[in-house]
Amino acid sequence: MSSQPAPVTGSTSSSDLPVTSPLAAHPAQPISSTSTTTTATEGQDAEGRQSTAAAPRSSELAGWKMKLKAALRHFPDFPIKGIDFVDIMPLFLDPSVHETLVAALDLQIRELYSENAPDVIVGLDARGFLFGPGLALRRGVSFAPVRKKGKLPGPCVTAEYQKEYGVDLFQMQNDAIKPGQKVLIVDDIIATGGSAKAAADLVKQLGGEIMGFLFILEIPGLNGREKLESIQTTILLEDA
Ligand SMILES: O=P(O)(O)OC[C@H]1O[C@H](OP(=O)(O)OP(=O)(O)O)[C@H](O)[C@@H]1O
Ligand SMILES: Nc1ncnc2[nH]cnc12
Repeated sequence: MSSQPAPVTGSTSSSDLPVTSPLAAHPAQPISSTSTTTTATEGQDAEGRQSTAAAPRSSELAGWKMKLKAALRHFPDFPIKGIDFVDIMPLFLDPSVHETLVAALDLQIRELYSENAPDVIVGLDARGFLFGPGLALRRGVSFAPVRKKGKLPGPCVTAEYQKEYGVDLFQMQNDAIKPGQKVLIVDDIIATGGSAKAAADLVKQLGGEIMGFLFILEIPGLNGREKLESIQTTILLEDA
């Protein structure tokens, strides 16, 4: 029998789901990392000014974020006393919510980086693996995993990190990133920022150019972003 307290849930009833599918609204269009076209970015005119067509996309993203936030659950005192554990697993239970998550992350990346798209999405063990590969596939770019030490075969780079509840070692395979590739690091949550900082250390060891970090949400009060210094950090649900 579970001794866990009942989670605090948001509203996740299927009646909250929009009629239109995010994928139907914005079908997957892989962005070629080698594209040399100089046409205006979506939502911008030839001079780079934001066109009125961008507004519906941003308001649509705001609606998607509210839907995603409503699906999260909180478990007090898990895995140890004093931790307010945010459970992201319901994001993947309902395919409509899952689809909205990947579409929202994709749209957020488009809005952040326009045509200067990342070549590689790096995802962190283990929850970054739940959506990183799908996001990379949707965008038509590589996915490269950061794994806990001892799980990856062959030559690897290693970085140590301190978490909200422990110390650990991360690794990447030496050929996961080619020198000069533009990398976006994704994970579900930033808490202390230790995991993300170690992932950035690994990407730098491999010669990758870090464009930024993208998280679904942030645990407040831990100042995780300070560890990431000047690297652009985006929290999808920050303003949801
Ligand atoms: O900002 P930080 O303090 O580093 O914490 C954030 C990290 O902690 C969690 O992973 P965890 O290490 O619990 O592993 P898991 O994904 O395998 O559950 C979470 O998924 C992030 O990766
Ligand atoms: N409070 C928290 N909830 C869920 N995952 C976490 N990872 C680190 N801190 C966390």
